[in-house]
Amino acid sequence: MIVTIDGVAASGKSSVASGVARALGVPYVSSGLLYRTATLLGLEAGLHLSDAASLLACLEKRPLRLEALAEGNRVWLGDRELTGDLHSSRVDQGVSVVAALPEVRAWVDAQLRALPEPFVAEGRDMGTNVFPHADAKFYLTASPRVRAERRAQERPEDVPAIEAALVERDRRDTVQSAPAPDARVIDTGPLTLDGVVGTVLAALPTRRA
Ligand SMILES: Nc1ncnc2c1ncn2[C@@H]1O[C@H](COP(=O)(O)OP(=O)(O)OP(=O)(O)O)[C@@H](O)[C@H]1O
Ligand SMILES: Nc1ccn([C@H]2C[C@H](O)[C@@H](COP(=O)(O)O)O2)c(=O)n1
Repeated sequence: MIVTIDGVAASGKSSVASGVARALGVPYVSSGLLYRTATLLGLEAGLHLSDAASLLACLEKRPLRLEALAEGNRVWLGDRELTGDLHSSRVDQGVSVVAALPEVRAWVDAQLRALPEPFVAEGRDMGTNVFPHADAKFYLTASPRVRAERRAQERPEDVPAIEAALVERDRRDTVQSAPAPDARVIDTGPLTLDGVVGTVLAALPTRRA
């Protein structure tokens, strides 16, 4: 069984995917972390982030491993854990450029499609492009202000600055971020996190994993 959870930036995709995965007793996988990994490695190697051939060569020769657990995803480069470095502002700023490269998208998609079922997959194009035959698809939204207010609980930045950055990320992600025609769209604005997880679980075709 594959459940896809897509949505706009900071709409709750990873939190909801983790909650749903824990309830089902299956892993969840964050596709965004793979784009972030490609960005971090490109930056560390001093590459131009739009140089797809060099980025891909760099990714393919490195011992990368995505540890997809229900509680959270971790990324390893050999014995070095990259997870903590994947949400830095330099990765935030560069990741949209990397995610726009078709070669990198194909690399990420291949990693995801190699995963054994069952799992919950979250990102932007899980239901449209990567797993069009998923058993259930969801797309999360919330206004930029609501999302910024949630993020402000985690970061020492003010709400207007976070909101402006989110609007810019939404703009850059527009091409790959759209609900699948058969996705259920959930406005998470008026809901708690548990409320969104419950809405997803209640909408699953069956509760098997
Ligand atoms: N329904 C909700 N009610 C309240 N807070 C929420 C809700 N959903 C998510 N949050 C909070 O909003 C923040 C962003 O959630 P999360 O990181 O899961 O979003 P995301 O879509 O995965 O983000 P990104 O696009 O940056 O990867 C977190 O602090 C999370 O706890
Ligand atoms: N399936 C995906 C997942 C992510 N992206 C892009 C969008 C963001 O710019 C970046 C990081 O994602 P996040 O960790 O914030 O969810 O990767 C994408 O294009 N497709």
